[in-house]
Amino acid sequence: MKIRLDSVEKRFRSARGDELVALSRLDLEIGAGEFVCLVGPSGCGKTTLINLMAGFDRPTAGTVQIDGHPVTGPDPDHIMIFQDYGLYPWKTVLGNVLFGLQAKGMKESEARERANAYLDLVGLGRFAGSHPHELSGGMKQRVAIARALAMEPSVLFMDEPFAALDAFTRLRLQDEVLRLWEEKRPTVVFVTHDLDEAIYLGGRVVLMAPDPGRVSKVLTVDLPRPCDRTSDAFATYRRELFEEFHLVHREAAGEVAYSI
Ligand SMILES: Nc1ncnc2c1ncn2[C@@H]1O[C@H](COP(=O)(O)OP(=O)(O)OP(=O)(O)O)[C@@H](O)[C@H]1O
Repeated sequence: MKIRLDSVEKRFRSARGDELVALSRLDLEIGAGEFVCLVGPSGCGKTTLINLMAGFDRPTAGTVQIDGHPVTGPDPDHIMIFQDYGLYPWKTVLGNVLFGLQAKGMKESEARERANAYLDLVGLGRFAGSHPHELSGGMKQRVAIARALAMEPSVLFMDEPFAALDAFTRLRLQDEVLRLWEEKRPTVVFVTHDLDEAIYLGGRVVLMAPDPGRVSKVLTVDLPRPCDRTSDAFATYRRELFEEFHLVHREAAGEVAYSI
């Protein structure tokens, strides 16, 4: 078992001193090489949960383990990709991808070879000498993906990585991420607001509910991937997830239903 959360609780204290339960007694197991998507209404604790798994924060109670070891801080083998790309603007595209490899102490020639190979993999080999400001949002996110994958991490955390992108780029990058996942098989935890994206990418979709943040439902998506978004099977999963999502919303809004 790759990632395991047992009775995880996370409390925050607001500026006014009130205590907020962001996550309550949450149990979850994610297998090695799985692709799991986290969805749920705003404020249900998705980012809090992924931050705990990535070691950016510690639970108030309960345990978070990866490969049987408690997570006590960030690990170079467990990499996070953020929505805002996090590229160094003063470095070239190649320089951005090289940075982590050099920091790891990899031999220069080997690092360059690997960085170029990953840039080719995301279709940006020709832009190795460009700077981030010369690229579109989708291209920047592909650099961030190449940079993360070049480290060949065993776990990849992605927090709404495509949220800022247009629909067309988003669909393309979904296919790219799936292809790269099939090739390298890292364990992927992917936060999204987009239920279709979650079904398309995730072998399992974890639906969370707020107040307090918890797992409301885990849906196993048994489709060959990449799957056909227009198929009846996809529509069936979609209906099931949307129905659950409405239930969670209704609960969160005090029994008042509204559409998304
Ligand atoms: N550092 C913090 N201090 C105080 N409260 C926090 C902190 N981080 C998160 N929270 C609170 O914890 C709850 C969960 O936040 P979180 O960002 O994990 O939700 P989310 O599901 O990722 O939301 P969104 O979909 O809007 O990004 C929210 O009520 C938020 O206000």
